[in-house]
Amino acid sequence: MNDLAVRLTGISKRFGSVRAIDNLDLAVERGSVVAVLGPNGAGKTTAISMILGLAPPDTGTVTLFGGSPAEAIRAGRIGAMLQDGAFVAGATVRDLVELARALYTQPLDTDRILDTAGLTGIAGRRLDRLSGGEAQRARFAFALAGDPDLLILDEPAAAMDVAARRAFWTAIRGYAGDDRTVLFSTHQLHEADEYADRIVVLAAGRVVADGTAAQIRAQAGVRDGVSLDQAFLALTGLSTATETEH
Ligand SMILES: Nc1ncnc2c1ncn2[C@@H]1O[C@H](COP(=O)(O)OP(=O)(O)OP(=O)(O)O)[C@@H](O)[C@H]1O
Repeated sequence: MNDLAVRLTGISKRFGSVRAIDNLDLAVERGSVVAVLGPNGAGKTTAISMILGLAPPDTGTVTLFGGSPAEAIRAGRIGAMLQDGAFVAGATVRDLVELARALYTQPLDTDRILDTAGLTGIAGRRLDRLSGGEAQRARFAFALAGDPDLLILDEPAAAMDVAARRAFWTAIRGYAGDDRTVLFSTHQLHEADEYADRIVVLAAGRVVADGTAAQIRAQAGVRDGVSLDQAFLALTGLSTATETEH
């Protein structure tokens, strides 16, 4: 049995003169919740696109559960929630969930999907009338529909209010474990601290720190109890610029 949900080996990606991903290695164990942090332009979305097989790396390999991304997706093992993505005009939340379920051989029940994503009360609402946070929950529902082994979420809670965020992360923690794996990107360090088993910090397309929040603090040379922000700024080389701004 392959114990890794995701393995990136020496992947690189350039866009013209921009080196978005620079010889990146990353292994994500099955059953874990992993947060990817990094400043704007660090390469988080590019890495997620390559994990999903949406963009091939220039060099290196991506494997999901020991096979290619395409194989894992065809087998219905992957659910993804990207930052944007248009909805079908006129369709309702429930239509979206039914559409997503139809793509999989063993989908979750519609009511369970709606409940987990916090959409039960607005199942009949048109997708083009949803608020930003509600639309994110609808994308979450789409990602959940196939009961995937691996959920990949690009800044999933960015537009959610406090209550929706809390419910969302509780749902994620409930979903993970049981051999289900979650990989998410975020700018919210406290979310990574609170909800991930492991934090990977990217800067300029490379891993600059990797571990639990305590290990990240240690790697950055900041004391326990000092905010993870300080560790993040030190690791990503942003602390000098930020300090001079204040
Ligand atoms: N299609 C593209 N064409 C040109 N440059 C791109 C393209 N996609 C990404 N880039 C560049 O690659 C780098 C990494 O971008 P990416 O979107 O992966 O970063 P990110 O860590 O997700 O950033 P953010 O936190 O701002 O969402 C950036 O410099 C970006 O401008």
